[in-house]
Amino acid sequence: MTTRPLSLPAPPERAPEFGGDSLIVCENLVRIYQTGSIEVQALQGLDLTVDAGEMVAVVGASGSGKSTLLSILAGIDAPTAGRARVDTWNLLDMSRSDRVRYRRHTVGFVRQQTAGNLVPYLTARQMVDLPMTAARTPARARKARAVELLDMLGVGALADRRPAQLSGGQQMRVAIAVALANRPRVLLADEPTGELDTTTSAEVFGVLRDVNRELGVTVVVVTHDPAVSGQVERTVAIRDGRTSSEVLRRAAVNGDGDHEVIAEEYAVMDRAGRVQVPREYREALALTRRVRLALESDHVSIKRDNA
Ligand SMILES: Nc1ncnc2c1ncn2[C@@H]1O[C@H](COP(=O)(O)OP(=O)(O)OP(=O)(O)O)[C@@H](O)[C@H]1O
Repeated sequence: MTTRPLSLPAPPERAPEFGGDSLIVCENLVRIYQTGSIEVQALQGLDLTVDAGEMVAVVGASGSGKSTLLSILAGIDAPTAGRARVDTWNLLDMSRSDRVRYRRHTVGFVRQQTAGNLVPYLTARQMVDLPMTAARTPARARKARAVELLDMLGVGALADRRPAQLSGGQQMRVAIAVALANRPRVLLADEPTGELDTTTSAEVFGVLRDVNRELGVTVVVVTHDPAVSGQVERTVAIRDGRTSSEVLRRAAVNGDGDHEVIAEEYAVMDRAGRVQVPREYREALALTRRVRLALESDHVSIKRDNA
């Protein structure tokens, strides 16, 4: 039974819109894949908001829906139901030409397979030029932008090389330059460090952070690598096609005057008020199907049902 103390704060007259000012808003997002008679629910009501300028890591077990989420945000795949907005674009209601414009100008996408991002017979400079030519950018501006981006990403001296003449890390840097060519507001990266060794992976991740901080591009990066996810201020964990928890990290100064990073884990509550209680907590207190929920002055408690 829910107990209600008398001194409850009055609820606001109108609840604020979910994800109001955020750049990316996914609400109750569903993606069902149908293969013959088999139906796979890759996303099962996922909620996510990302503010402009944020860098967010998305983590989760294999098959949890991370790539599906990124493909939807990239405009490559379309959701089955729910709400997904990026900037001013409603991803559930886009014409073909909207989708082309969205993919060309609003989001940049970097795939997991480094080689899959690049054209084997083009040089780095030509590849960065390609999306700008599609966007009808004048030649002089294209040239300047390609030089600027390749320099910023540390591959300026390799501008005339083809992918086969570049290492995995260099290929990934070029792929990021290509993704940023048309100045998108959002950069999406699906396991960008998955095929790289630890040192190269840390360097590429450093590049993504620079892109976020120096260019102000909002970055969403899917990763399996805890060393990578541990370096961003916010990590979102997906389980079974839903956002299950978030870790927020902030810098603080401890009692000895040393700087340290404090990481705090939060459960994610959906609009209907559903929260997933972690298995360790359930097992520790033998919480089973029915629990006692009580509203206290500043928190809600969940207790074992002793009835
Ligand atoms: N095109 C598709 N057709 C059918 N099922 C699909 C398709 N794409 C993904 N799935 C299924 O949807 C679920 C989520 O897949 P997804 O690739 O999004 O997971 P993931 O978290 O990115 O996994 P991984 O870390 O292994 O890349 C899986 O069960 C997968 O088999």
